[in-house]
Amino acid sequence: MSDVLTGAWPVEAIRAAEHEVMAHVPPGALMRRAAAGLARRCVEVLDRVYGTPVVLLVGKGDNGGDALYAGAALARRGAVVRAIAGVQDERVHRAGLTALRAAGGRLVELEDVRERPALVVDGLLGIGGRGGLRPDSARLAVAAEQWRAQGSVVVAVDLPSGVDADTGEVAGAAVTADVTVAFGSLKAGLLVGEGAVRAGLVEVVDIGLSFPAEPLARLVTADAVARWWPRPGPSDDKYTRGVVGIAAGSEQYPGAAVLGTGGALSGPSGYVRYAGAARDAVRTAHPEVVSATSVADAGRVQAWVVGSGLGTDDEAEDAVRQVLATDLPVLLDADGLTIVAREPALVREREAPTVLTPHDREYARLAGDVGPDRIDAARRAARELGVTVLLKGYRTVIAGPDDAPVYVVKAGVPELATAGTGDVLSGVIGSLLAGGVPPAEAAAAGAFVHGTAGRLAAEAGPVVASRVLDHLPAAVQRTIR
Ligand SMILES: NC(=O)C1=CN([C@@H]2O[C@H](COP(=O)(O)OP(=O)(O)OC[C@H]3O[C@@H](n4cnc5c(N)ncnc54)[C@H](O)[C@@H]3O)[C@@H](O)[C@H]2O)[C@@H](O)CC1
Ligand SMILES: [K+]
Repeated sequence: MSDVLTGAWPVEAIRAAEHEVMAHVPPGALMRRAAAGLARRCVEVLDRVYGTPVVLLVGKGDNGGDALYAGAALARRGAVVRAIAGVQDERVHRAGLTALRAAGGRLVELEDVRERPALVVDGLLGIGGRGGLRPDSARLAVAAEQWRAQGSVVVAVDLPSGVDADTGEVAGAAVTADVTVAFGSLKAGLLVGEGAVRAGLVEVVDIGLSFPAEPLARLVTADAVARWWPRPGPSDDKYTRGVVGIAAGSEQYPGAAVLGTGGALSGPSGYVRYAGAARDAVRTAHPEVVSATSVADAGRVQAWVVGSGLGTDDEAEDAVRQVLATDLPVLLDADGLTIVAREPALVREREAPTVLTPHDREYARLAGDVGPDRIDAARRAARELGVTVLLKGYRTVIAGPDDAPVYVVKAGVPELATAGTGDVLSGVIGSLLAGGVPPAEAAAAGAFVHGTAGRLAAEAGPVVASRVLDHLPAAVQRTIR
């Protein structure tokens, strides 16, 4: 898969890439490429084009120009195309409007639209937008929302108007799209935060931009996960494939231990050890797991998973300290995060990789409010603590302590927000760490197969953590085959 389909570059880099190409192509060529891709996608979402009412929402920038040219293409195929300006004085893209008119389309007022459009094309604001929509545009976003509620399909041009391209922040009114056609590359704001929710299905139209520097974010694909996932060779044994230790769960919370070890059993390591007070429950659920009552007695491992269901008393703190004192990769979750929030030096001073997997409330204890910029939040905490942060959410964001692009995983479903799924996730990531996968890739691969398992579970019925566990082997199989 080409880089521009999975990498999200910041607006600044997109502008630079655009200038670079513009120097070598005739004027307007880029916009024509963009509009052609947009029109193609619009045709796909319509049952038929001829006679179909289409409304274009048009701002005063090039985003509106794209919409007008695509609208002209639809009008030439017989669609009844009406453009509404989101700015006063009809100051919209001139050549685009001329093209629309020549094809039989018209510029009208919102009040003149009598028939509900089958398709609404949102060209109010693209990467030139700042802040929430201004009132004239916001009024049209509301109209689009009402039409959408009645069955119209909304296609956003480059990004849903009102969404911040680099962060996904929505400050005020914004458009909600069914499909977003992004030009040149993805934008981070289409992948994370509120923007990901507003964007619907995202499709990239390659208009020939190329980027000299690394992207801000990379979307994790099954192909990438398959590349990272270790496979056993003929000379491997259960030890060389990596041994993962799970120090989670307690008498009171045996579930965390069962789910964590279960997750680890679907990873690539050859051996899963359990250390803690939930031995009996683990043995009953997973006879292949070897168990001990404490970290000290667990035997050798190549990576630890610690924290969930441990509680935060002295005994729990001891377990966390012992694990963090090793020179092994460690995944820290749940109660482990609470303990580290009290004493960040526990992770900051480690040399070996540490992966933290907070949800928003856990994050707040570690590094303050997540805020609207989730990529920046993950990066900030990763840098401050010198760890890899996997920030859970509708889209999972993974940032390392360096400046490498963050990974975004969109494999999951909202139903995964249920008790115990995080334990499954921590187990599978721990197994990848024990198998020698670097921390950011281990976290990304684990989140991808976990999200896929969640989707399979949701297709089968209500999602609970043990059913996510049941679907994990199939999710791994279909991802890495
Ligand atoms: N980057 C590229 O390579 C290409 C970009 N194209 C299109 O060009 C777009 C960018 O065009 P522009 O730079 O003209 O910018 P936009 O079309 O995004 O709009 C910027 C205009 O909107 C106004 N504005 C800013 N914030 C506003 C707000 N909150 N509410 C209402 N109005 C606001 C500004 O005054 C500015 O004039 C892209 O999103 C894309 O659709 C394509 O035509 C093809 C190539
Ligand atoms: K738009």
